[in-house]
Amino acid sequence: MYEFLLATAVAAERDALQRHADGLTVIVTGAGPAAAATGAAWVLASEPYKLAVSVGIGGGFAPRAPLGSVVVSTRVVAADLGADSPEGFLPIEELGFAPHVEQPDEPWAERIGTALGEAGLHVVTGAVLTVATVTGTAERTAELLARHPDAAAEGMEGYGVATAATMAELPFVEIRAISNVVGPRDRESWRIGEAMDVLATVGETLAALQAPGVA
Ligand SMILES: O=C(O)c1cccc(C(=O)CC[C@H]2O[C@@H](n3cnc4c(=O)[nH]cnc43)[C@H](O)[C@@H]2O)c1
Repeated sequence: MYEFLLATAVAAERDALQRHADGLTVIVTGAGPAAAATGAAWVLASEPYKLAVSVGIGGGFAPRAPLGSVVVSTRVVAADLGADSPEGFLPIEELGFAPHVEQPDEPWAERIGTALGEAGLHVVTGAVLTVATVTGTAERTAELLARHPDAAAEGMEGYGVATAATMAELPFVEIRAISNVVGPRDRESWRIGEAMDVLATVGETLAALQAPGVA
């Protein structure tokens, strides 16, 4: 039995997670929910794991999740899956054809959040929104927060990995190291290096947690 399967979008995230950690299985899927779902499903179909983790850098909703914090998901949402209309966005759930996707596993999320806090990270819990387009305006940020007041972070892969984990009947958690504030696009303000350092601590912590007999 393998332990955790970690799915990242890019190689730099994988390298950060493995910086101080031996024995962590990390796949690089490419960015976006489709690549993440396909990559995770491919691996989960042939190898047994006990937990699937979507992990990487992400945008934080202010003031809940500041730069340098790490968000552990309580909920994953496909925030732009639905239909546009003159009355505004209609979520897939309201349209009545949402796929069944299991939510993050509460006991695992709690255990991981506690361990990350003990490792010295600023841990925030809340919903993590999965989007196909990175938010880049104040209007879009306000719209997302109005629909999801519990939103703490935004990424592009979580819902995809959750879909694959659901099909494999595996528990799932999403973790986002906050590299930028969700809002008007300002590339200069992104703190990717710092978020990668946070991911290094996340990798160390997950490696310790997955050790046989620990959890
Ligand atoms: O625009 C750029 O110059 C740029 C440079 C580096 C990375 C990006 C990304 O858009 C990375 C997307 C990648 O990282 C996650 N991510 C990070 N922040 C956010 C966000 O605010 N909203 C959504 N996704 C974010 C995402 O999961 C992707 O894998 C751009």
